[in-house]
Amino acid sequence: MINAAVLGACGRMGSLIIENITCSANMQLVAAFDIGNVGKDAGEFAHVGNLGIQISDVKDLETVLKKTQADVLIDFTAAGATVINAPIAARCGVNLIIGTTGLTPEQRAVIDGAIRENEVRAVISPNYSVGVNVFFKIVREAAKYLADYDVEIIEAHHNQKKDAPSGTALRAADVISEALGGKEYVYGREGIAPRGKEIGIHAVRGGDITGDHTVLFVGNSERVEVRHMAHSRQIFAKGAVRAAEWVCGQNPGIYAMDDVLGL
Ligand SMILES: NC(=O)C1=CN([C@@H]2O[C@H](COP(=O)(O)OP(=O)(O)OC[C@H]3O[C@@H](n4cnc5c(N)ncnc54)[C@H](OP(=O)(O)O)[C@@H]3O)[C@@H](O)[C@H]2O)C=CC1
Ligand SMILES: O=C(O)C1=N[C@H](C(=O)O)C[C@H](O)C1
Repeated sequence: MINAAVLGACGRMGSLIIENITCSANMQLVAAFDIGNVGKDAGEFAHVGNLGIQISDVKDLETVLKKTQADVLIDFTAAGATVINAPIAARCGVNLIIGTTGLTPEQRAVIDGAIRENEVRAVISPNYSVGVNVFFKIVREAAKYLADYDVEIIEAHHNQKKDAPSGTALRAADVISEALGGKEYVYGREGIAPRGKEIGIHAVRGGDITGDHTVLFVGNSERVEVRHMAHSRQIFAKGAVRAAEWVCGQNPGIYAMDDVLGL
């Protein structure tokens, strides 16, 4: 049985991940952390009744991870939190599933360094859905065939999302850039802004949009659009739990979701 801990347990994703852990035959919840709601039962936020696991203060992360013998910590919080907490978990020998987006390259380097130094296992992905990881593959192929077409990426999310553009949009841009041997990115446009060879990236925020991503390859007289639309956050939560079960059986290292899915 895999002992799982969840960071951001009261959030939109953390609570759904806890719900999914309760449905897993191979995994049990041993700890739940957040910055608020300390002492409340984690099941309250996941709407699964009383689990007997109280929300712990994130300040007690090290102590509680050790005490509960957690095998894996699933973290969907915020970049400023993940850059502090992932290294603490790695130093405790706890494997990591990181879903937090908005990490700067410097924050990512700190996290990667701690994972490697402590020889734990981690999956780090801006999107744990099966569909989006297939979308990345299609986008990579399309970019190779449409190398001289203009590329624009449009993402849309709910009005509570803090980071922009989304981690998924940035990963799509990186996938295209890798396929084409390097591209500059332009974020939105205003004023006098003639188009060059860049990838344009645009963020829409409103209401309860779960997460839409569209890549446009635009030529003269035609365009190709590759689109993924999430209907529910369950796709991310199920993917994160699947990644957590998978990673515990791997060699130490940093993996992506396409490794988990064998894509
Ligand atoms: N990789 C993927 O597939 C997906 C990634 N995400 C990403 O996951 C992250 C969380 O998204 P979402 O669940 O919607 O956000 P929420 O704001 O709903 O949840 C985040 C939770 O983390 C808590 N939190 C904030 N700071 C800390 C901290 N320092 N220590 C502990 N807990 C903290 C928040 O508390 P409080 O509310 O008090 O701030 C909240 O309970 C985002 O970066 C988002 O982009 C989202 C969906 C899918
Ligand atoms: O914050 C969200 O909600 C989401 N964030 C991820 C991202 O930034 O790519 C993934 C998903 O689209 C939902």
